[in-house]
Amino acid sequence: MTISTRGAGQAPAVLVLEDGRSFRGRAYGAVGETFGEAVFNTGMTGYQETLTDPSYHRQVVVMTAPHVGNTGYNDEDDESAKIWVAGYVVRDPARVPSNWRSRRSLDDELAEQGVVGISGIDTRALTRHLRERGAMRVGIFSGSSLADDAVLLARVKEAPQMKGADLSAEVATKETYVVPAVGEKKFTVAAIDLGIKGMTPALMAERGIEVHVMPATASAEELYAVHPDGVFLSNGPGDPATVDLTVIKEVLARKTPLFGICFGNQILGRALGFGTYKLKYGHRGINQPVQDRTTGKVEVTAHNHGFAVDAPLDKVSDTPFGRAEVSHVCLNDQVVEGLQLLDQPAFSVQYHPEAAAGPHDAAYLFDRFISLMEGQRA
Ligand SMILES: NC(=O)CC[C@H](N)C(=O)O
Repeated sequence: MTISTRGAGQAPAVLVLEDGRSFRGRAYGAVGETFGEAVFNTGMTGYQETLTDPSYHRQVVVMTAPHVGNTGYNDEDDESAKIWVAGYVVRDPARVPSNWRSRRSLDDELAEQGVVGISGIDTRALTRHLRERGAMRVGIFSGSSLADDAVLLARVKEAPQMKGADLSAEVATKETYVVPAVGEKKFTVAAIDLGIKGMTPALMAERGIEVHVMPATASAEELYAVHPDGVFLSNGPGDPATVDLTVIKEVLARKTPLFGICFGNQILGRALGFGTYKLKYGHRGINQPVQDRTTGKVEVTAHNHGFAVDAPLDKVSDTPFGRAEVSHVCLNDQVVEGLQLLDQPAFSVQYHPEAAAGPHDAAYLFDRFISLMEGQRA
């Protein structure tokens, strides 16, 4: 049997954090250099969905699960057309992928797509460091990019910061495309693509929604040209403080049913007049406990966010679009995980009801969106 060691093989690699700490390991995926914001993800499964989530654009993802690549890489689970992570950090890569759907190894796929990674480092120590010091810039270097640590550190410090980064247009579709409803078409939704994942329109389509996925720069005229029953704001990379709120405010002013996920929650929050801020190290994983305060129920949810909305938990807020409240909260740290308007049909969550491979506790939120659209018609 051939054991795949393609791409990286055993070439030495080094990961250098902007505070000067470095970790030595072996190249994984493509050989070369890469820069980004170092963040850690605690999911034990779903790495293919993580890698292809456009919200990870410009982030170097550290996996806390010690063994990555076990199920290889298949042709079905991508959330978008390519791998978006800027770099990938694993402790112990699978030597032999094993799954009936696997078509190639994760290592080969990373190499094929030119994604530079590193393996064989103590990802627990790295995660503890990021947890104590916070997310920060990082570089991974292998092959001819290797140099003295001081030289590499200077290059890491030249890389752009995540705070202030305006990235949606870099990942979003350039042209509108339509995801048809499965079965009878009941609703039309205009989805603003800020970095949308494929599972989101798929789950709407399954519920009889025809989804028009539009560029991040779509105007209100373009949105309303399809006569939407509702508007959707997607997830996406970057700092929500950089987003132009004109279109969202217009949608709110027209009282069109509105649903936002993650980045969509942050920009709905900003349109309502709340601030957003950068969390110390963010939430990235698939077992985050969130309470739906409208029902009291706790759900286990998938997260990928580094920013959060700054809204009061203990009172209803007056906004230019009526009263708003925090509908969901993370039980680990009380971070705002959802918003809802009380005087018009608009709500959003900071986490991922579309999560693939799961968990699926939050899928009810798509039905809540449908109820709002039904309510508006009645
Ligand atoms: N998944 C997302 O939409 C992420 C939103 C934003 N870029 C953040 O890091 O908080």
